[in-house]
Amino acid sequence: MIGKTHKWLDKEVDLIKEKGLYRQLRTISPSGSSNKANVDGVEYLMASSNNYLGLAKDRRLVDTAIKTLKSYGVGSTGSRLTTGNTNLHKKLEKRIAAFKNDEAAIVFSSGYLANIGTLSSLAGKEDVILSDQLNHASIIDGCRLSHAKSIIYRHVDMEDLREKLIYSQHYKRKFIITDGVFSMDGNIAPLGEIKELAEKYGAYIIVDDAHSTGVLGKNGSGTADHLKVPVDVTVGTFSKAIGTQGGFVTGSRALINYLRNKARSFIFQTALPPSTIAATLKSIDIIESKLELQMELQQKVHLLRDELLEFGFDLRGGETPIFPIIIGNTNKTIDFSKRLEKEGIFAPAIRPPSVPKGESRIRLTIMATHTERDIQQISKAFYQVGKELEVI
Ligand SMILES: Cc1ncc(COP(=O)(O)O)c(C=O)c1O
Repeated sequence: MIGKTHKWLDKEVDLIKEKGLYRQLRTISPSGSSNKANVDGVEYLMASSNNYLGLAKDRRLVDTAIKTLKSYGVGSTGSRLTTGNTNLHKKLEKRIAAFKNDEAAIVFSSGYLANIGTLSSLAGKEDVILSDQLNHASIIDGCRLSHAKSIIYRHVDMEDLREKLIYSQHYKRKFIITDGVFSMDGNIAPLGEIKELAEKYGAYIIVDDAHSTGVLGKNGSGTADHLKVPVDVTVGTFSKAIGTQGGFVTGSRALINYLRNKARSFIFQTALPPSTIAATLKSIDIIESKLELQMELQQKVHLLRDELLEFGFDLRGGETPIFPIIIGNTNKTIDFSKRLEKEGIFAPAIRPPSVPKGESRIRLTIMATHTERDIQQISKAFYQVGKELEVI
């Protein structure tokens, strides 16, 4: 059996431990409020969730999911192309296309699968993918699976992207891919400049809207709408502001038809359960009809940003609910997170490879449902721990 006689497994894990990168699971149990997290039996104020609009525990989504479970059952029983495609899946695809102002959409079982399915089927051996240095791991893996030449450009550095596009003119097709909002830094991609370069050098633009869907743009429709820059392909997930689960791609009808026939992570994956799909539809209804949710989120973002700046934190981004508190040293970041827990705040340490070496951090995020008191508790705790550990 692997493990008993093969000491290399333990040795590899020891190496990970030596670097301070050992990962362990924490267990979340139900808690009283959507702003709280019961972690390993202790209740904390949540300060690191992707549930930006607080919809993951919304009663209306839960009731919709329960009702759908009762009529459709628990599982979807098969791939979308065999027995798993319900009327709800079709409805969601229409809905998400309209939400994103695109012709058509395809729903995957996760954002990770949407990225690897899109990149691996769109780009091939004769093509090049130019990818921002801080793009999400699912984009990196999608580039690898595609067999295209992957070229990393420096984070949001348009001069570097220009140079790399000039050197890439001999490739058959060129794709530029970027997170819309960078998951660990919270800044927004410069889509306007990317679009100018893409037009000049003949490249397609793919945007991963995981952290902008529901957050930026009119009705939360995402980065392209926020910056008024149309793109060729949008990839996203329902697992952040939408509050449910699953991934999607939107674009032209031809693109979606192509992905339905080529994307292996679509073809060979069991479809999402209908209850999740129904809850997702409900969530989009709420987001589109209740603009206050987005406005509340923006208000909380500004409040937290002002407090953190006043306390002397050096902030990147600032327009989105993601606040990276860069500490650098990995062990110090772990200490920071543990100290926050003593103050009643849950915000785990983010370490390489999720972020570049030397840039370990606390990824502080805010939710529309956080109260002003919650925000004060969070910022005070960060100030106290920041002073103690000499981060500010
Ligand atoms: C930028 C980005 N893209 C894709 C994903 C993957 O989405 P999912 O969690 O639905 O697989 C994530 C989530 O972690 C993300 O942050």
